[in-house]
Amino acid sequence: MMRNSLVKMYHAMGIFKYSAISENVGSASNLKNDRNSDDRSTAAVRPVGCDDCPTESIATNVDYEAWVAAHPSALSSFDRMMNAAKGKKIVVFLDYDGTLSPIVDDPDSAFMSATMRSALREVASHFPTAIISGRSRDKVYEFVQLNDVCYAGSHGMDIMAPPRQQRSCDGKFKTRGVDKMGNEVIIFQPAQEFLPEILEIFNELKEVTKEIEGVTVEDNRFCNSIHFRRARTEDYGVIEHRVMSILSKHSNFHVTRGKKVMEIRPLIEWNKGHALEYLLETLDCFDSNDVLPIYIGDDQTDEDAFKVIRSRGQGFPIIVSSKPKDTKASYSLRDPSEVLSFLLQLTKWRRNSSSSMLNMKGFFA
Ligand SMILES: O=P(O)(O)OC[C@H]1O[C@H](O[C@H]2O[C@H](CO)[C@@H](O)[C@H](O)[C@H]2O)[C@H](O)[C@@H](O)[C@@H]1O
Repeated sequence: MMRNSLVKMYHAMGIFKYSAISENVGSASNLKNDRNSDDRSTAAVRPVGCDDCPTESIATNVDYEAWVAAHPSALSSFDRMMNAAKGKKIVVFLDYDGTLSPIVDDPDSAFMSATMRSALREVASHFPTAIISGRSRDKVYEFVQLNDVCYAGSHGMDIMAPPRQQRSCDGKFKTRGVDKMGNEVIIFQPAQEFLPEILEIFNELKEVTKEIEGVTVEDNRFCNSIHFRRARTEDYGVIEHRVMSILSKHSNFHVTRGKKVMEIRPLIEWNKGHALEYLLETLDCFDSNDVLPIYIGDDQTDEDAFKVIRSRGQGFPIIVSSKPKDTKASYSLRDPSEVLSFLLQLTKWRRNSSSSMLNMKGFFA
């Protein structure tokens, strides 16, 4: 009752906005805020410009409906979206965890369903398709196991793409290789020089967290993830403190946060948004007015890609969330099952339409 009155009052005052309360690295309380939510940006709904106002901890259906009005469902908006896409080259970008697979307690068990794999295979047979994940590139491939998809791991710091003409990124950070099908590929790794230190940090993180129950450290090749989903709440303070003390010894690194995970990453100007731009360029799609990127993701790191699509003025940034959250995405899907429905609709639409497309078959593995 009290809560509803407050929400109404904030709406009336025009100061109501969904805000990320634990987005930045800070005190142990940041981890505590993560406790009741999968999602760092939706743990609470707080009125902007009102730091002393009580935090709303439960986003109601009413809140969700208001949020969906601002970020319409990509399923119910599908026809409108595809009308705008007619005659354009659609390029599909997807995040992995929380988008293609549901969030689960054990990061090693975040398997993609066979139905999702088959839908993705279909999508990739019609549109250039790339997965941009925080995981290591090899790990995502292990989960997805599709060869017609392009993979970018470590939040875009490890990209395997076809050897097309690339303008802005000269030969720097690139090596030639072959994919699992034997096709020639270019591997782009802008954080190569940090690898020895990343490994050092991994070992240090393992050491300082080894006695904390429920904490695991994941090697994502160009970044390290410290998972605390299975840890006890009373240990959150010590986890944060130990991670930050390791970070303080490595000035070329910073911490970002995800869903009950902290990540130590090299301080370079490269994120999922840059990876999206790089891939569009690789696919010869960068400058074209005819190109329409669709990006589907659920986490804070996906926001960088949403921003890039917005700044291009063409394309569909779609957030996966069942709760209101602050986002640059224009559309929304509730969860991976809605992502699946969207991918199925996309394939169906493509089959029934005569839109132009790029045939990328055989380029990726
Ligand atoms: O960019 P993404 O593909 O979304 O990867 C982001 C992180 O996802 C994984 O962690 C998250 O999913 C796990 C499995 O559901 C879950 O247990 C964990 O709590 C989540 O944070 C992955 O393990 C991380 O390395 C990625 O950075």
